[in-house]
Amino acid sequence: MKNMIIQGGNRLSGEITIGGAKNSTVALIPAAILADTPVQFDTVPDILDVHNLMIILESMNVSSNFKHGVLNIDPTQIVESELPSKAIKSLRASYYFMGSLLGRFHRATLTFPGGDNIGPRPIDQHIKAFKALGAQVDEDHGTIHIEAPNGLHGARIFLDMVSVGATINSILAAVKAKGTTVIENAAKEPEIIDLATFLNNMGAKIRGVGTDVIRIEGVDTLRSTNTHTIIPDRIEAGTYLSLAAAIGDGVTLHNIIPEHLESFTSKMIEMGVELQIGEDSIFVPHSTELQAINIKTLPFPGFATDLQQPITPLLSRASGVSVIVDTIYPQRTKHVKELQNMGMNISAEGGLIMVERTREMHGARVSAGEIRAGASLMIAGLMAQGETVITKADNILRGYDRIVWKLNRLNANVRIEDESGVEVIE
Ligand SMILES: CC(=O)N[C@H]1[C@@H](OP(=O)(O)OP(=O)(O)OC[C@H]2O[C@@H](n3ccc(=O)[nH]c3=O)[C@H](O)[C@@H]2O)O[C@H](CO)[C@@H](O)[C@@H]1O
Ligand SMILES: C=C(OP(=O)(O)O)C(=O)O
Repeated sequence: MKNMIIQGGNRLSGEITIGGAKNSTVALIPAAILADTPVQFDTVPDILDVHNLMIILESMNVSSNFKHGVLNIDPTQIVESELPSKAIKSLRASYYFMGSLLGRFHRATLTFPGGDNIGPRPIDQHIKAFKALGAQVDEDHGTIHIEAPNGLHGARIFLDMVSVGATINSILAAVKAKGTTVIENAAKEPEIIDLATFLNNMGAKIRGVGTDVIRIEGVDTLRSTNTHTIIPDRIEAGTYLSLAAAIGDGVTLHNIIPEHLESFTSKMIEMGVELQIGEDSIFVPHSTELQAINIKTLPFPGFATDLQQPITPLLSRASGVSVIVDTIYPQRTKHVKELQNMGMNISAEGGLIMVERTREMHGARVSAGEIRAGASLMIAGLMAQGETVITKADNILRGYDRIVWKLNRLNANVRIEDESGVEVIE
């Protein structure tokens, strides 16, 4: 595991461009194996999750190459094979191969996925969907076997809770199933729309994405004829918005879809940050007087759970007590103890996270328990006086595109070192 070393206290300014969305990319790559032609993606973020997904593709004889943000995948020589469990466990989204392998071969065998340790993350709704489409599912010592010996057929799938992963896996399994599938109580995240756009451009018939009822007419073949440009990462954008408001003297973010960020930017505006929101960019001015706010995380279009931690360092600059309730992952509090070690007035109790104004934080050795906990420590480290060492920084590198380069462009002083202290160029 690598360490991120931050010399804090620099004021940040300048411009950066947001990369393609991690949560789209990690669904699009498994979806690519449903195609009967090579596929191409651009604005692909350079993140660990992408490199691990490429390792999984390789194990199935699916060649891929990734250069300057363009990812080419050729699934035409795909073979069924045992998937590498280390790569599968390195990220959450490896579970999308359940849906896509099922769609392609009518069977899939995978170990349980990994990903962020943010409390219980069951996959009962994914399994319910596969069963509704005609598959048998068995679990054996952490390995899941899914098989549809008579093929997949369209079905009505009612999700008990709004789940991004179960909605995407249902789409992946149903897109080539015989007949009509209706997914009810579907998630509405923009990344799901991005996936459906990619599949529909290859001939899929998916309607209603972005609403809570999705209808899919199964098709026999999917063929790509153009490059798919991945939507901008709203969580990466929110992270930079928070750090720019917390420690910036004027930062412009490019490649933004402001509509995807409304729940977040409206909270920043409520705090008193005078954001200038353009068509596809946002300027964050230097902010002085900030007010405490209350946040409740919800499925899209509500406030994203993935942004409750990155906004925390900004809340520590506001007068009053801000209160966060994470209804999606109530145990997502790995950052709290670490931020306390840096001197932040933050506590977690009874499902509430409370943040009070903190006049000064100091550098410390802290640990990134998961990606967004890591993002909050990174922002706090940029604000703090002295040196912060974030261990387990691989969790940050899982999902932040060229993070060191982007931060240093804004006048930060950040580097990544391996465990023996040798600088690693990301
Ligand atoms: C790769 C990816 O896109 N990850 C995102 C995705 O994760 P992920 O797809 O895993 O999250 P879900 O939307 O499925 O989870 C939402 C809630 O439903 C519960 N649940 C989910 C499925 C299931 O079968 N049973 C069940 O009980 C979960 O425990 C959680 O409380 O959405 C989360 C919620 O926006 C984000 O934090 C993650 O960044
Ligand atoms: C929880 C997250 O990711 P994953 O689902 O990939 O673990 C996240 O991106 O904040």
